[in-house]
Amino acid sequence: MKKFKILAINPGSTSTKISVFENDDEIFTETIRHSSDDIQQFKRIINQFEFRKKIIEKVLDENNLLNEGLHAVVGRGGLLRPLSGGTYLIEDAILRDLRVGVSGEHASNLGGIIAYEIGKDFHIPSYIVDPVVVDELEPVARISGIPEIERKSIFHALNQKAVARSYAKEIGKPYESLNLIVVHMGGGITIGSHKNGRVIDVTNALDGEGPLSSERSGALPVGDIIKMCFEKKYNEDFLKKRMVGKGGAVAYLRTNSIIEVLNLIEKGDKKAKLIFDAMIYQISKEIGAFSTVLKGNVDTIILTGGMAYSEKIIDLIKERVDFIAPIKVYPGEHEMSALAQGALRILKKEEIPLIYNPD
Ligand SMILES: Nc1ncnc2c1ncn2[C@@H]1O[C@H](COP(=O)(O)OP(=O)(O)O)[C@@H](O)[C@H]1O
Ligand SMILES: CCCC(=O)OP(=O)(O)O
Repeated sequence: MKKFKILAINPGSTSTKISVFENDDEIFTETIRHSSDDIQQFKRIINQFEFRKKIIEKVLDENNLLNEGLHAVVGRGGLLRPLSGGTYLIEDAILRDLRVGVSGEHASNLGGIIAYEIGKDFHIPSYIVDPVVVDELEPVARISGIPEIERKSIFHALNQKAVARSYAKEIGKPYESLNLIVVHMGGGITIGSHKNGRVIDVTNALDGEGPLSSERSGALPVGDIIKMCFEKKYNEDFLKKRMVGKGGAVAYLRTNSIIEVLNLIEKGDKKAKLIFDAMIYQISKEIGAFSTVLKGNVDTIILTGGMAYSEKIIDLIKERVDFIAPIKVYPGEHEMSALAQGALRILKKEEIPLIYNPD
């Protein structure tokens, strides 16, 4: 059987993950964590292009990973216009929309752009898989409360779908037969209701919904935000950063590392404990809300993302929500293999790549 070598690139808000796969086998993986200071020196996401690309190239170079020839590069896709899940060939329309941030700014915008540039250097195709704007919301979930604003689907689509499918495979049932709540706890935290294989409602990771996280505010009281908008001491940039990048633990405790927050708590820091407790409380409260989306028929609650490595975090969430459904934990993410699998299906000609055509 022909062996395909695939480079997968995953820029997140607090990390850059790099993996190389040979067909289904992961032959290399590395996670580089970025401090809030490293990230906040850049005004726009696109300005991080050189910074992240150089890191990736250095890691590949140091590990002699470019010598034997890659067949494809695949990146975590970013804030395009809402679309269906699948593997997309990176072409001009994707690059244009990622560069301008047509649906907003997030590190995953760089996934497609860097994958394309590396692909171009090596004359191989580049793809994105299940970008953060995969949209399967039911009409009722789109209603915000005022006609000027429609709720949007912006979440950890790649990992939420990947862990849900892995779980379904593990228990020998089709994903399409299950009702799941998936909680991804990374730099951002998103909670989604998966009903028979579709994410019918989900907290928006970037527009002030859901729980506070290591670097995001989560949901805020709108009236107070309106007041802040009209106070001279704040500007648009400051307020946007308070919501994404400099909110949550960064705002209260000056760190985007939940590991560091847990260390502070160990040392007796009362403020760190309060903010951490509030994060657990808000995550659990949101799981409760999302159980009503499934009318209480929840087969399993899946906890995943970097924070799911912590037994303490898992135990505290369990204590509040295990009356709803059994809990399954997938620490970290399945994003790297999901990216590689998406590209592999194309290389093996099992699928043809989707073309992004928003116009
Ligand atoms: N062992 C751990 N215990 C608690 N938190 C962790 C652990 N490992 C990573 N984290 C936290 O998980 C978050 C990053 O998760 P990750 O899914 O890698 O994020 P992203 O891809 O959004 O950058 C950070 O806040 C990090 O501190
Ligand atoms: C943009 C939605 C996904 C998200 O927030 O990802 P990170 O947690 O990796 O920043």
